[in-house]
Amino acid sequence: MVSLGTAAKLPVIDFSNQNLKPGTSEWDSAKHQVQQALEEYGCFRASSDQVVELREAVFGAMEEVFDLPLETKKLYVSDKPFRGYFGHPSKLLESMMIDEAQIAENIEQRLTTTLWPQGNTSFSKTLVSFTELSTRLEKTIRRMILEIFGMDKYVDEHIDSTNYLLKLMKYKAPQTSEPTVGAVAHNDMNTLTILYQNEVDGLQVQSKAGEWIDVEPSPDSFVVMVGESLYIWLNGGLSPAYHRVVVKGNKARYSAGLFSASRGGYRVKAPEELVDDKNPMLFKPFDYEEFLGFYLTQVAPGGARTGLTAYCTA
Ligand SMILES: O=C(O)CCC(=O)C(=O)O
Ligand SMILES: [Fe+2]
Repeated sequence: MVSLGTAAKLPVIDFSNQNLKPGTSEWDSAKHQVQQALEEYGCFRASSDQVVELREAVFGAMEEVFDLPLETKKLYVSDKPFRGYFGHPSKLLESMMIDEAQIAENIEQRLTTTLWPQGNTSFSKTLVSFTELSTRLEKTIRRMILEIFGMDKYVDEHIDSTNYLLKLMKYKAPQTSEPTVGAVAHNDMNTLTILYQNEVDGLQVQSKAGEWIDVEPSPDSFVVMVGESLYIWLNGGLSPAYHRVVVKGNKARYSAGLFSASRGGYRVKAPEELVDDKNPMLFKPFDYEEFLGFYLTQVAPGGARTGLTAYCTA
């Protein structure tokens, strides 16, 4: 049986002010809270008034898309690894991964038009608004993290080389009161992950002491997690958030995640300022798309795959 989490609570940091500007005292205060939360958990909750306004539309759109016939959903394919539709009637989790979602036309032309050839404007609009909001939040938090490490001069390059992947997820209700694994424990391998979910709980993050902390669902906040790409770029400066999803009961769990990752063709390498005799470079530079291609070819069913940190270990 899967163990239940502890009652510890993740820090909540307020990001409702859309005019939050670098250099202001409000910025510095939020940045300090981000630093403390990430050092302790690799993860925190970011509250946002704006996401509450989108809530109904986001989960309405997710129900609408996952309620489509399986044959229709399967039309959404991509030639890039891990993008497209994934789902199988025997599995709890089904997902749709949208590449370069920060470009609104990609949502409309690649996803919506494939699933609804006659069009579905409100669906596209909802996903575009959600992506805009979460992308803005991601950029703010990434800038803060780089500032924390004194790496301000890399902010533009870091952000300009980003691919924002939007992932829609549905965990079918397991119809049992036994906690059932919906997503096995893992680190995300991308840069930062920004998650938003409906009222059905299930996300757990592991504390430094190895205890699973329940991340309670909250209508006005995102969950922000450090991924392995950022950990490698910071030469080990922040640890990724190890997490899993455990569901039970008779309601489906919906979550939407914005995953920032570096674009193909861009080599991720710890900056020279973070490497010296005392802090040797921990990981070899990598191209995230090359890694994903390699990751995909490791088809040992049920077996462990070589993750990003192992791939980058000399
Ligand atoms: O559904 C969630 O809340 C988390 C999903 C997740 O961990 C992932 O897609 O990497
Ligand atoms: Fe994850």
